Amino acid sequence: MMLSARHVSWSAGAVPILREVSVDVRRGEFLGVIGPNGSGKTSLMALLAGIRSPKTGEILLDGVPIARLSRREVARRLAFVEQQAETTERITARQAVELGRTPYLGALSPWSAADDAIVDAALENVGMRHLADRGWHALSGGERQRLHIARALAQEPEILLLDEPTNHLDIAHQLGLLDLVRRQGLTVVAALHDLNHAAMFCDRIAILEKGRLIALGTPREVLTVERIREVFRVDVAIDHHGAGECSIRYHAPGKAGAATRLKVV
Ligand SMILES: Nc1ncnc2c1ncn2[C@@H]1O[C@H](COP(=O)(O)OP(=O)(O)OP(=O)(O)O)[C@@H](O)[C@H]1O
Repeated sequence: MMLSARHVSWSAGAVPILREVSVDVRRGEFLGVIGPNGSGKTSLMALLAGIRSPKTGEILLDGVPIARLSRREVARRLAFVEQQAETTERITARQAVELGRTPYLGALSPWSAADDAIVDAALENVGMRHLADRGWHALSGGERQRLHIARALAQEPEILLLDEPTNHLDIAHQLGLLDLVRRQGLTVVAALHDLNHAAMFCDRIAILEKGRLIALGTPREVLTVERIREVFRVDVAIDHHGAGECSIRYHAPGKAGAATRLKVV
């Protein structure tokens, strides 16, 4: 086991947000975390990344409590792309990716040609090499998102934590990015909103509801018509294909047979 949450709980003030969540992330798997808005996905990702401490329970990285490791040690093994990751400084696209090399640099290990090659490869990987010299302020939301992923790849982590990585991306780039991430052969934990993306790309899916882990298993095991209706309040039909794959068709709210309409507040 390389990354584990053991009975972690987290509260914002007196309000419990995550309750007794336990999950072992397996080496090399693509684990999706899904759940409705506010169910605790981002909070769990922040705990797994070690940037937030659980109130009770612990996060273990290869059996060692993550709180005992230095930021540098963690950053060499684990890269986190946050949902609202932002870079405000006046830097170029390439310089944003170069930041991924920070955990490896020091007085005795200055920037080298090897670092340049890693940054080039990361830019190439996300299809952004042609915009390497463009200023950050002149990039679209989708281009910035791809650079955040490139920065994380330049970090050469074993584990990639992604909070809604397909935000801002058009459909081709959404699929391309998830495919790219999967092809890296890393251990990936990704908070996802699109249930079909979760079904297509994840080895296993964890479902959060109101801060609790209510299901953990293969897409086929956890994505059932009943559970999607209970948790996400939509009616769906699920088509099963070969090799355990499935895809989800949504019924529009308000049509016959649809679940309760979403309350808009
Ligand atoms: N620092 C905070 N202070 C107060 N409440 C917080 C804080 N962080 C998160 N919350 C609350 O905790 C709940 C879970 O938030 P979280 O961002 O983890 O959910 P999520 O599943 O990622 O949601 P979304 O799908 O909308 O991104 C929400 O109700 C949110 O308002």
